[in-house]
Amino acid sequence: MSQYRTIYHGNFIHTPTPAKLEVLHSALVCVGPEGVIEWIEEDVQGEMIQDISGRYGIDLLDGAATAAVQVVQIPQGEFVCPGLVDTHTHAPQYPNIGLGGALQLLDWLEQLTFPEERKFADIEYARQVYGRVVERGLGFGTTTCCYYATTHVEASLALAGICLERGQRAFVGKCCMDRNCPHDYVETTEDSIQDTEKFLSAILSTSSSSSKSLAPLVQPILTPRFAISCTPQLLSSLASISKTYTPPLLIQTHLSENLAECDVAAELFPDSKSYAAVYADHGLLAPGTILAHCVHLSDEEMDLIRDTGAGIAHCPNSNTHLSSGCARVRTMLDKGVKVGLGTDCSGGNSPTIMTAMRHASDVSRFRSFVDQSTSSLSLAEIFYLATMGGATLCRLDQKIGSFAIGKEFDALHIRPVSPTLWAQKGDSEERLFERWIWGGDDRDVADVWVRGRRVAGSA
Ligand SMILES: O=c1[nH]c(=O)c2nc[nH]c2[nH]1
Ligand SMILES: [Zn+2]
Repeated sequence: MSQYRTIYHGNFIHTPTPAKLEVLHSALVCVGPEGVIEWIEEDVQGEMIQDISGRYGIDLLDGAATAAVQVVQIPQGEFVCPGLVDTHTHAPQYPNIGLGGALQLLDWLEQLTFPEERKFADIEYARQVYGRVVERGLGFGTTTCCYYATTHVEASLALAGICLERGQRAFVGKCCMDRNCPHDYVETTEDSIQDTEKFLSAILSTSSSSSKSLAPLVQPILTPRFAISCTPQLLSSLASISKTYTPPLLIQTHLSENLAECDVAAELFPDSKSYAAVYADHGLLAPGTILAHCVHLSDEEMDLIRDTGAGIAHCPNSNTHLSSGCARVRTMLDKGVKVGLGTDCSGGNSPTIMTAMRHASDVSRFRSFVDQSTSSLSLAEIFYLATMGGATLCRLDQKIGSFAIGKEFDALHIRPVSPTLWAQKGDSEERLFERWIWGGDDRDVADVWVRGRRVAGSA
């Protein structure tokens, strides 16, 4: 933890609500030693920095740094935005990125995914893969990530350890699956529960925060793979485990991704009214439950999800790559369902939320071409999903996702340098932002801060 306060001066762009992109022009943002935003002032010209800081009891020498304060200038033509939140990905599947586009979900799991995940019994292999996953994720600007790991406790803990060491805010889940999986990659119900308890006690004892006032940067998330691969007993037991904690532990699973999957779920749970109801009936839907995909939901299922406070990780790359379908995100938002974005590697073929934003936009446009009563998502809505929307799914909306006093400073410094980003002198901040979202890449991510600490960046 830095002993410094840092004062950032420049243009900040965020979406505290989906309605509008908000620019804080020439803002002064003061971040305290624990990485929490202490104050924000807008429209501050260079010569005013010293005066305004003085009003907050900070003495600067000629507007520059002192021993206890550093001043970071973000030049015109560059900007700072909130870090990106990936609400759903599978760290052990990254070695398969790009493969499997000719398959659909259930065959893809059997032929490609389970064989790769099984390899994570080898802890050295796990460390090697997970180190690369976390390093690249931070480089792309993913400051918070919800990870599925595998069934293996040691490898899942290694992933959590790497996130903590590299400084990525993360939720890490040991995957639970006790049926309909290959004989050499499946757990008994008892082992799945016991290993989950082992994983929880280990991660909770090692990931405590360095400060009493801050939550741990890396936290566990309960991870029943999906209804098909979990017995009713396992689903209910994981729901009970969640509720033994205050607040209850986060939960992640998959829901209604592929039509063949929906049919099998209906056969396995004939007493539940719908696929979403399977999870509700087993006590798994609550604020902090992240449901990946939700491509084939009925209106009633969306209402159920909204009413329980659970949220949806929209994974457009994956839904296209595995030919699953086009999720009805506009309807979800109109109904007041919480929605964030997920890369869902390696169902998704790109590990960055930049691509997820572009595909979310494309999918919403395709839906609106086919159904003219549906409007596509705006740029502000797309960026909201990638930041505040994701934060809300993880119950972190009071901590990250936008710039406000009391929030933690998870942010990206965007300096346009990539060859496809044709920034022009005189571009407004909004225009520059738009260029970056559609035309930029990680080369433009000059600095990545999580809780005020610089953890990556191309600069
Ligand atoms: O996109 C997906 N990836 C997975 O690994 C998985 N497992 C069950 N359902 C799944 N969907
Ligand atoms: Zn997934």
